[in-house]
Amino acid sequence: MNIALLGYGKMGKTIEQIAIKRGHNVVLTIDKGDSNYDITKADVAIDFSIPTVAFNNISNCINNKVPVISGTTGWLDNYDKAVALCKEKKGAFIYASNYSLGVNIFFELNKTLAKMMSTLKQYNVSMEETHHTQKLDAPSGTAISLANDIISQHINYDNWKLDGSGDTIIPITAKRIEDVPGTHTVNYESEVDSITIEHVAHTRQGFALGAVIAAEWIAGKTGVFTMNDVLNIG
Ligand SMILES: NC(=O)C1=CN([C@@H]2O[C@H](COP(=O)(O)OP(=O)(O)OC[C@H]3O[C@@H](n4cnc5c(N)ncnc54)[C@H](OP(=O)(O)O)[C@@H]3O)[C@@H](O)[C@H]2O)C=CC1
Ligand SMILES: O=C(O)C1=N[C@H](C(=O)O)C[C@H](O)C1
Repeated sequence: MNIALLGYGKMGKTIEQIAIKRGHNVVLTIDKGDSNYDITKADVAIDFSIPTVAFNNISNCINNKVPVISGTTGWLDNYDKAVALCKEKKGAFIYASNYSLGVNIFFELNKTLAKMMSTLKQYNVSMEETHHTQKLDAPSGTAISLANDIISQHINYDNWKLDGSGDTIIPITAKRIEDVPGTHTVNYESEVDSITIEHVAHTRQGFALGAVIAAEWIAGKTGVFTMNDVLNIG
């Protein structure tokens, strides 16, 4: 496949290595300041850019009938608009807050645990995410997905808040430490014990491989999909 990389930073460069190893061609790499490029020379575009430009990048692909995989976080206020555009133009689009296989299994574990904990009023949930110091958004997209999944399964919680608290609020703490690729923890605390589940990314390779697999999967399809469709889980 001919792949366009929208965002050629830490993730874009990691994705390029994996895409080439899997026999693909990277025909376009776009960074800040690159404009007037021809996206139609790509069979699929992979967007790992920055929150303020992700929606424009995605719209441009959809308007030009190029299937697009987006991993950029922090732009979800415009997610519904991207979905509507994709349906209107009969395009193909996947957004995932986290493309790694391990995190997508962790998402399922988190939902199952939340459902089990829903009847146990003595436990309070809290979350923590830790990432490298260059990260622009907080909390991470993955933390938001985890919190929303808890809310969907647990009767006590109806919202999440960064550094917040409240009876029905899931508090999220975001830490920034140099070179950390991404760690997510969900903790249930009672007076007598704690239950903690955690996913630790050791490198960015897992995110990048998942994004390339999603790009391979979407070829020839139209619609709005998730990683559950790609991995056939959930
Ligand atoms: N879903 C997932 O699995 C994962 C998601 N992410 C998310 O992916 C995004 C990128 O992460 P990462 O690679 O670490 O970040 P980087 O900052 O390393 O890369 C972002 C790149 O986007 C470029 N950029 C700026 N403006 C534009 C533009 N208009 N069009 C295209 N590219 C542009 C930046 O260029 P310049 O430096 O010149 O400004 C930079 O090279 C983040 O939102 C992050 O949260 C990260 C890992 C996994
Ligand atoms: O910015 C990052 O690096 C990461 N961002 C994603 C997020 O916000 O959840 C995924 C991963 O944790 C790495």
